[in-house]
Amino acid sequence: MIKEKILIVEDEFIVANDLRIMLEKSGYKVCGIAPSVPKALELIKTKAPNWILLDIFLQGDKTGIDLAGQLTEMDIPFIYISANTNQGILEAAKATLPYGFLVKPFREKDLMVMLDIAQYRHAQKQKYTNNTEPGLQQQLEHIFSKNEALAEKIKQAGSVLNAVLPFDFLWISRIQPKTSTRDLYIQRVNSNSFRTYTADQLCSELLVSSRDFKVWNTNATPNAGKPIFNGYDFRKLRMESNWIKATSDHFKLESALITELKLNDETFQLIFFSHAPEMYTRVHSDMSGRFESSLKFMIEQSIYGKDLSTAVQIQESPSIQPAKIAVLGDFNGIIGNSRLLHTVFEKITLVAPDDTSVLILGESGTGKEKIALTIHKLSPRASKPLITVNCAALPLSLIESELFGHEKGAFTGANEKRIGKFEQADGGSIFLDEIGELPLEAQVKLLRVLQEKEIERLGGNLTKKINVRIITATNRNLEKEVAEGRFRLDLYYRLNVFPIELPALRQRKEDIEVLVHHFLDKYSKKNSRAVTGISAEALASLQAYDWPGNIRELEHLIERSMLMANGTEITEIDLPTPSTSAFAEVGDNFKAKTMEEMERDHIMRVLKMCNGKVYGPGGAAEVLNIPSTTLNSKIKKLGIRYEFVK
Ligand SMILES: Nc1ncnc2c1ncn2[C@@H]1O[C@H](COP(=O)(O)OP(=O)(O)OP(=O)(O)O)[C@@H](O)[C@H]1O
Repeated sequence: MIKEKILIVEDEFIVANDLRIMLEKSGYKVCGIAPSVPKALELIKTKAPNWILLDIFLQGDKTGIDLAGQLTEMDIPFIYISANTNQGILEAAKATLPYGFLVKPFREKDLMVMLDIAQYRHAQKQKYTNNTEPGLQQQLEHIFSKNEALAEKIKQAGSVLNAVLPFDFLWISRIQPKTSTRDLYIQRVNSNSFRTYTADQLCSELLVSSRDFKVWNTNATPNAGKPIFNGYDFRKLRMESNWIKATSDHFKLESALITELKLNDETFQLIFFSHAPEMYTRVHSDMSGRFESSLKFMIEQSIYGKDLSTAVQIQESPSIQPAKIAVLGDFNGIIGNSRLLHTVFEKITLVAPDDTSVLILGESGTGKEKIALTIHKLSPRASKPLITVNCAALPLSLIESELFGHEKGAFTGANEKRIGKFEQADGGSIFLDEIGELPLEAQVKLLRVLQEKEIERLGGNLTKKINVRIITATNRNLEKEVAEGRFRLDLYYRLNVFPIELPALRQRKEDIEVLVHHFLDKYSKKNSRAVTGISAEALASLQAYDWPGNIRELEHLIERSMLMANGTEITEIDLPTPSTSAFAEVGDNFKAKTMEEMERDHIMRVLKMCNGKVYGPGGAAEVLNIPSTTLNSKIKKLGIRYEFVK
């Protein structure tokens, strides 16, 4: 392992010095210790560290979290070291995309493992960046040399650009000089179809008068300061610009990546928007930097380019193809055509061919297992087994022997040698469902498998090398589990190399119709029932329902309704009614509640609906449309406890 140059940003001298000794003992070079953000910036300039160990609370009024944004800009990877595991702080720190988080006090071993993991994750990210670099410039040159209408060429350029820098909406504008601009807007309508807008067309699409638009547009370009706007940052960005607010409301955009570039004497700003709430990461901002010359070329051609023809025949652009996603809404047996699901398909396509560990996050019944199966099927390991283990279904005492196997006589009752699931999966993949339920002792062993790529059977003293790709899933908020000490932070970082967030069904109701037809088809074949359709009313009632049980609930409901149907069509659906107890206060016994009581009840109800999930997609903060930090402080203030909402 290459031992790199590390800068320690820590205000407690003793801690910093201990760190320095530990690092140097292991062969790292410590190039400085900074107690504050300004000092850190000075040392970064003079010493050019490869890595930074970053404390959160420092001397002066700037915190490590403030510095993190600048580190991302400078492309310097960092790991937090902090005594604070308060969930709000963890969340803010996580939003800065660190490569690791070490909780004080820690042992020397923990530090080394964390550095090792961080380097591994960093190398993985680099690999993706390099893998996806595909002669973008050549593709663009080919497109713009065609004898076609400019708008069509822009759409094709949008398509090839989207394959390396995904977006659902792209806004390119000249921000310097600020005289009349010829802005460019490209919308991704579905997987491989793009649409361009002129400013006037966009105004009429958004129902904005062109006078308002002009007023907005002159101060619309946000003073970005940083490239990535996810979650709370995106909500702030929307507030800064009426234009961004109107556009993101209309096109349901939830995150953005901003990049600026100079072309001759002019400065252009490109804003990539996505429907997914946490779409953009450092990989994308790095990518926008590396593709600068292609982006410049695209701007030059599309803003100043000539319209060569009006006779248009859209052609597939050669070699770079965006993820192969069927427009009909079936991606390797995963049914759905919503934008949120398309983002998931893209991520699957990107990660499947590799050995990277994948963490699938989503509520129960959203299809996590199906996603795991698809990743395996699309990987080079497809001909080898995919072994599934539900960590929640195993009794504590059996979990380790189930996963790692045991020798004969390893414990009372172990009458035979047992081959564990990891060994069974050798050469293939293992899917660990409900990973959040894995007991701490088994977590240590799993970490070892990830690091050393070897297992040891219980009661045996021989280790065995194995080659297994690990896919995990959980419906729990793993950061919360980490904050509360139930899940190891180092394991969390190791598993969370490539997270895929699966949206809940209520977030993508446009998928209900295709799913219903899929299940009608499935069960009419299976049960030889001639029920093949659904009435418009019945479908509308399904679309109005909230789906706490997601696709599994929908599937069961369709199967049941088919059995009850009289003719060839489902006309009635027996949807569960909402619990009336929640509304018990309405009626004769009505008692006026204070605003605080109302707020408390409402938050509890939403938290229950979200299975206790506070932040992220499908979390209570999103449903309530407030920042998760605000929700957390309300939860504290109103005395809402986790047990109340379980
Ligand atoms: N997009 C989809 N298209 C078709 N069927 C789906 C889709 N998503 C889920 N299903 C079906 O819904 C059911 C539940 O899916 P799955 O078991 O993958 O969910 P899960 O998220 O793993 O649930 P849990 O967290 O409870 O284990 C399965 O029968 C699966 O085949």
